[in-house]
Amino acid sequence: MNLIRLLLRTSTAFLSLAVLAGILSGAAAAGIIALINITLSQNQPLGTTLVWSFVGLCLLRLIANFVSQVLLIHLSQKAVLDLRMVLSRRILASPLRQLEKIGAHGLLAILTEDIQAISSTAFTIPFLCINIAIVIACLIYLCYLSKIIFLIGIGFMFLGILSYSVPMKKAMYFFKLAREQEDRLFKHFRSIIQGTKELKLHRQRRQAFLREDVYATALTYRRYNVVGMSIFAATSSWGQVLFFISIGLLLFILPIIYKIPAATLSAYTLTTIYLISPLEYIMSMMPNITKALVALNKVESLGLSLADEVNEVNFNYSINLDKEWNYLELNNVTHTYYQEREEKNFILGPINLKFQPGEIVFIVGGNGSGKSTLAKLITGLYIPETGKIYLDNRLINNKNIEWYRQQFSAVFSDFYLFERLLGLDSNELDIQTQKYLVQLQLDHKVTVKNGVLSTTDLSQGQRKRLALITTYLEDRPIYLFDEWASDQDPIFKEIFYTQLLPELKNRGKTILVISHDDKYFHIADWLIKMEYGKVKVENLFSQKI
Ligand SMILES: Nc1ncnc2c1ncn2[C@@H]1O[C@H](COP(=O)(O)OP(=O)(O)OP(=O)(O)O)[C@@H](O)[C@H]1O
Repeated sequence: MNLIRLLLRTSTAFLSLAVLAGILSGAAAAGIIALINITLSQNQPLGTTLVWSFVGLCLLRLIANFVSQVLLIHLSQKAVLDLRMVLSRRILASPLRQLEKIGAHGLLAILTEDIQAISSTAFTIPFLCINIAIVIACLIYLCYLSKIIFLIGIGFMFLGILSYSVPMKKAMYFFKLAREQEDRLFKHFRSIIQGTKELKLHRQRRQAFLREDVYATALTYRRYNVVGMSIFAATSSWGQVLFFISIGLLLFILPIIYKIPAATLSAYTLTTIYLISPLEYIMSMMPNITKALVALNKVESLGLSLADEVNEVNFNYSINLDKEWNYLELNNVTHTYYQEREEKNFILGPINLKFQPGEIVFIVGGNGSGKSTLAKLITGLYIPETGKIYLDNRLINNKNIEWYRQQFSAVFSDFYLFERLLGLDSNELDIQTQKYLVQLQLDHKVTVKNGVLSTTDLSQGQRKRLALITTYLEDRPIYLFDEWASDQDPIFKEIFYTQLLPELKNRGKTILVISHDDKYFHIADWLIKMEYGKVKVENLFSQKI
């Protein structure tokens, strides 16, 4: 049903037209069968009217079939396009914390495997519809031939559906288990990519990883899939047997207890045999449809429902950045990481802080004390569990959080560098970028043309400098650097703390710097010291200020 809803959302008019053409095509097929039956039962050559009817029906079948298939192919292709876009938008619109919980491997499995499973089924839905239309048209014809035999046939059909639905649920259960294993498999694939060096350098580690993780998971995945598919194979064989039993009953038993004209009997048999092919097609599609449903359920269970289109949030405020602001306040803000495998949850806060324009603020503290988490809360990437954030007297809530995030330029410790300077449309973008490339001593390595960087294949320190350039170009009121200087050489570290930060401050920017470089703490106007999620020391340099 979800699959149909997806197609319906793509274009109701298109789908209605396609289904209409499909029904016409099915009706034409049933009409052709009926004509053949009539001719066979008359035992004499076709009259002119019947010949023309036959030709007409063949033409109708040809055209309607073609129109229906083309329409449905367009529709399913558009559904796949929409699916890819909706899912990408949906992921980007989801809260960061939710995405972190799903994990990179989980998102990758959705974006590749689930989309593939849903798309490949969407491609076959057109042909499925046409085959269903043929079956319905043939059933109507059978009903017209003899109501009693039709009722018996329908009885068998229900028996078939009933005996199909129970194993189908079981098969779905195994496909679900296989899908869970797929997530684990993607986690291992990610380890292969990210842990290549560690795996190459240690033979035993590599062998253990391949044997105990990759192979074991792939094996379990295969086992669940084989069981699921086998259940379908058994059910579809049973369906075929049921079909032939019904034909046998019709041919050998029914005529004994109920008088059926020979013409009706042969028409019935012919039509029933004609039904084998579309019914087989429908049954062969069941495993794919079930897998697509499992994929859809998985996507929706992760809170990435595809049912509604995601629209870009319309700002309540002008998109122009607030150049003039007075304060940013965190009022009793908290965040908790619920850690299932650990005894205690990590609780950050309650945090009470107030930032003003043109300040340099250092956030310092030991590993795991909560600095990056605090940074995600300040920048609006995490929504506070409790407490409030105000920018001037504006309370930050769901309606303006998107606007609020646009006030920040940040380089996080796990930053990502785009090869194009996306979303920056200044006429002098190349000139400005070139100027910063010179200032950050990257001009001998990187050039820029039409906003495209010549390369991002650089050392980690150089890549961080490129990320810094992006923030310069964004030119937003508040800057955040999460251990930016940790990969810089001593000379550039010095330049960063003693030249670049004061320059930004002189431009009226507020700069939040997460740092372990105590040698440069004196640069800060004030300092936040984190310990186990709490702000321990504030205004360390109060005497200086
Ligand atoms: N994605 C996450 N899921 C669950 N818990 C997390 C996650 N990220 C961090 N934590 C927990 O939150 C605590 C604080 O992490 P955070 O990254 O904020 O520390 P930090 O001060 O920035 O550390 P570092 O100096 O090592 O970067 C950690 O001790 C960890 O237990």
